[in-house]
Amino acid sequence: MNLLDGTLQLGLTLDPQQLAQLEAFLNGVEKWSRVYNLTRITNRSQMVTHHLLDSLSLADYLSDEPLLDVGSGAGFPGIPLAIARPFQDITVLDSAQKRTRFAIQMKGELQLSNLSVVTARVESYDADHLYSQVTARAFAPLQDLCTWVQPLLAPGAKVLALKGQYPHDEIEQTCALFPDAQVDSHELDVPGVEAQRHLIEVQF
Ligand SMILES: C[S@@+](CC[C@H](N)C(=O)[O-])C[C@H]1O[C@@H](n2cnc3c(N)ncnc32)[C@H](O)[C@@H]1O
Repeated sequence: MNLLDGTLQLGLTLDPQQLAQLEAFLNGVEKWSRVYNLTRITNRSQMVTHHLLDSLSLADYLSDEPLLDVGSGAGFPGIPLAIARPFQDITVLDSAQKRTRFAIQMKGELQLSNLSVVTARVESYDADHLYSQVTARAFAPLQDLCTWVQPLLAPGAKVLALKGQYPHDEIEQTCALFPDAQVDSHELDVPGVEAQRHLIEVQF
């Protein structure tokens, strides 16, 4: 799957500079992974589908408000979203310094003035403002994610968690912990990805 076709299939219109930034970001992931083991996926076309397009598949569900991406690792989904949505302030947070060092490098190389990078454990992150949306992919169980980010959320904020199969038990536990929250699930169709993908949206 080529990146341009994939983004068009997702309904995104990216300009040549954004497409070049996404490719340059993958080049960075490949280069740093030789030393720092940033990702298990090393095949370039799988990196396009399973990392870039998978990250961008949640663009439709976002508002333009500042966004916090928790446990972003090599920057997924936060950095592709920062490239595709230059009008939005995006903060990527991870507890591992080798990963945030990579994100800082990408911010500089790709001139992403809308991207901020934080090295912290989310449960002890002392943010200077509240967020109205938080994303996470391949992070903690939904109920733990919601518990840890709750102090960082503005009233009415949304937590958006990218998952594989429908996480029935995690949703049940989240609803039990947060009975006033509204939990919705969206099946995602990611170009070039056969496996099931779900976006779980928890509105506080
Ligand atoms: C499996 S990786 C997923 C990375 C990325 N979101 C992705 O989808 O490729 C989980 C990441 O969460 C980070 N992490 C684990 N516990 C954390 C915590 N309590 N606070 C912040 N980051 C954490 C790890 O350092 C790791 O980079």
